Amino acid sequence: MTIQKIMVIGAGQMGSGIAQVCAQAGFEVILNDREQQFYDRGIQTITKNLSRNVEKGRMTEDQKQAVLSNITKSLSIEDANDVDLVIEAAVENMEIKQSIFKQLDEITPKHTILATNTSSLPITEIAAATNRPEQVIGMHFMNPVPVMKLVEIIRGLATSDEVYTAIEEMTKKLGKTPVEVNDFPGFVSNRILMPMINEAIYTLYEGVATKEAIDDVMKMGMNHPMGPLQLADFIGLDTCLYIMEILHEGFGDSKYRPCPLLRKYVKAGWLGKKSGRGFYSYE
Ligand SMILES: CC(=O)CC(=O)SCCNC(=O)CCNC(=O)[C@H](O)C(C)(C)COP(=O)(O)OP(=O)(O)OC[C@H]1O[C@@H](n2cnc3c(N)ncnc32)[C@H](O)[C@@H]1OP(=O)(O)O
Ligand SMILES: NC(=O)C1=CN([C@@H]2O[C@H](COP(=O)(O)OP(=O)(O)OC[C@H]3O[C@@H](n4cnc5c(N)ncnc54)[C@H](O)[C@@H]3O)[C@@H](O)[C@H]2O)C=CC1
Repeated sequence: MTIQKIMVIGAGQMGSGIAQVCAQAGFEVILNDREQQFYDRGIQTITKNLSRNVEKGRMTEDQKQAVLSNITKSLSIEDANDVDLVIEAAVENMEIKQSIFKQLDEITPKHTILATNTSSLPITEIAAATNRPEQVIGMHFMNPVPVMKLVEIIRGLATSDEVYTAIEEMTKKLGKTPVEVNDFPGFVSNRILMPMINEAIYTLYEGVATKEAIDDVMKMGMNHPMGPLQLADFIGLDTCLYIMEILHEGFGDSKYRPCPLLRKYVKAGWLGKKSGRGFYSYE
């Protein structure tokens, strides 16, 4: 199974990072989003990251241009008609992901592997929207993608060994470390991380401490690089809420209930760093 040409769907925080690391590893990348403005924002982030590498002497200007030339714009999913791999990084919503995978199943060649960067949704259910569940797999990158080494690789119920091996090898080519996990809500990463973030939000909601104090305790007391509220802003509060809802629904256990304060912030459009305001302000 040779992977050379890749489509990344969604040019947001994760999709732009995934496109960048794939292009840096020499793959041909088609970066797809719904509208020009979202594509522009993604390519701006990539250009900024690469420019920082040039400034720090880790890359020449020519190398930066070569990486950028590996990325092509797409505003239509039909452009996936000759790719070997699709990595979907659109919003964390089952209906949207299933609709994308159904279309991809019709558009892409038979050999194409369909991967999703979902942070918590069942791979098996996304795969059920296609006629090739053995070629559907979870490829869960961590944020910020250019920095973080881990990729959680999640097999759906039907994912073939051949597809698993191809994605494991591809992950290593990106300079990342694959870790295999099974298909349960939140996998390993968000099963553990998100309840901690949700509990930090409850701690704020109940007035146990200020947001700064909560973050300081976890940073200085537990050596976390970011406090949980700062990390929630960094991930995106909408994504945090979607993940808590998936854990709550998937396990049917009240211990995963999303904090009402998290719901309130998302309803207000306070989505964290990406919208300029969350627990902290970024203007
Ligand atoms: C929700 C999910 O499904 C799964 C997830 O992803 S959960 C989130 C997982 N991620 C985390 O937990 C991140 C926690 N935070 C951290 O590890 C660190 O704070 C951090 C790496 C983000 C920043 O590190 P820092 O030491 O505080 O800041 P800083 O010195 O500015 O950055 C360190 C390096 O990262 C780079 N960097 C920081 N943010 C970046 C970004 N958004 N994109 C690209 N590179 C970035 C910087 O350029 C810098 O690189 P160099 O030193 O090589 O120049
Ligand atoms: N934010 C994080 O820390 C992490 C997020 N993830 C997952 O990655 C996915 C994307 O998350 P983010 O990048 O943070 O979100 P984001 O909100 O930054 O970006 C999502 C992008 O997808 C685009 N999009 C939406 N529907 C689309 C469609 N039908 N076709 C093409 N593009 C579409 C949007 O326009 C937007 O640019 C989600 O599934 C999320 O759970 C995984 C790991 C970490």
